[in-house]
Amino acid sequence: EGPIDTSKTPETVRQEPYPIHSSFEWTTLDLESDHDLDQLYELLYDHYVEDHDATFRFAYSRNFFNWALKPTGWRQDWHIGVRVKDTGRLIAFISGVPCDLTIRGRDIKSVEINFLCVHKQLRSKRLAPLLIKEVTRRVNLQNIWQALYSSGTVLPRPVSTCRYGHRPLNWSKLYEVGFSSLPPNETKASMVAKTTLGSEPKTKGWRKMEEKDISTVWKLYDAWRDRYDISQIMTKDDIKHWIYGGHQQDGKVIHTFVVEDEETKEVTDYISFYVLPFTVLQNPKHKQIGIAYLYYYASTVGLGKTNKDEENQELLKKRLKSLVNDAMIEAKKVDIDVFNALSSQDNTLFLDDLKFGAGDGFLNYYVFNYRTSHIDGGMDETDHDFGKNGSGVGVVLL
Ligand SMILES: Cc1c(C(=O)c2nccn2C)oc2cccc(OCCCNCc3cccnc3)c12
Repeated sequence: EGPIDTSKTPETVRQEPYPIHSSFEWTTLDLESDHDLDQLYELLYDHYVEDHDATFRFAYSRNFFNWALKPTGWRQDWHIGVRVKDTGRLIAFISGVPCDLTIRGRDIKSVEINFLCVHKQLRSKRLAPLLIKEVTRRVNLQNIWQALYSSGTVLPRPVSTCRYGHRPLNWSKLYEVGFSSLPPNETKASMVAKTTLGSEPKTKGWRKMEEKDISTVWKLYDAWRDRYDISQIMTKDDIKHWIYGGHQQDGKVIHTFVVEDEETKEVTDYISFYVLPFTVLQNPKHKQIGIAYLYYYASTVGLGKTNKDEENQELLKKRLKSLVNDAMIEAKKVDIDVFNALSSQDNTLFLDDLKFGAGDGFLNYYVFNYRTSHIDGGMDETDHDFGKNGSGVGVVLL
């Protein structure tokens, strides 16, 4: 296990951008400017990833880009665009953000590559491979030689593969947009009844995360990640950015809750989700579906015991069911229609019991220029259904 190509240094890296078709030009987006943020928003809103039968398209918000693309240590020259020379129109984008990893005990300086997007009318002009080469070059110039990325499509050698899970919170709307279907021997009323949750969280001591919780949540996060074969190293500043997310309320992207022990006033657990809607393409009644994605969580119940002994797993399973159930109740309050989670982390401990349906999608994880043996993605080897005892994947990609 380890880096594959260790021969290069920043001095041996090409110093100028790769050549590009004469009608296009490289550009660096300034995401501190509303104009550039708007152009990025428009490009991805119309041209980013859709589901396989083009019913839905990701609808990343401006707030989402400010969260996803400006973490601690972000670099403007890693927000790479391609413009049409004559018009200045943005027609392609790719991003890199710092993301140091631990893979089976080895710490690796790395970046996370995301938001690769090419305008629909300019596909198959080899722009995507060129964008990947250019962001690799600019990352290598900073003496970083590994990169983490995910894809729904299969490319050479994923380090892990996880299964999509979906928990309907607004079943009738999901039915109307064609995402949920009516199982045999069920009625709409019975499906709504089956998927309705309580109106208020039940976990004792449950409350929203506040700025004062950052260092406790950081300790929980840092101890918890030892459970996994791959995880992201986070400083307290990273926790403040990725998990606390600031006090903004309208159009809030990251929602995090903590559990405060009533006697000791200690924070013993936290759980978070991020909001990323889908545009519904061609539906007379609904324009968007609200989607929340399970993000990071940790509990002192399972903390530090990386051995996953039977009795501890049972305790943790019970705890996680309570935390995720309450997180979904909070998600429903902010108009989420479906709560998504992968078979990663310790999610398979609760996906079935909390009525997550296994989706027809898989998410493949890749680490560029790093050889590692396969990491358990929480799926059952034979039928690819949700496994039974957690996974080795501790990193959540947006
Ligand atoms: C995408 C996605 C979907 C859906 O497509 C979906 N949900 C409701 C309706 N649909 C069609 O369902 C998931 C469940 C868990 C994690 C997920 O994604 C994990 C994070 C995705 N990262 C970005 C990305 C984009 C495209 C391909 N791969 C990754 C997803």
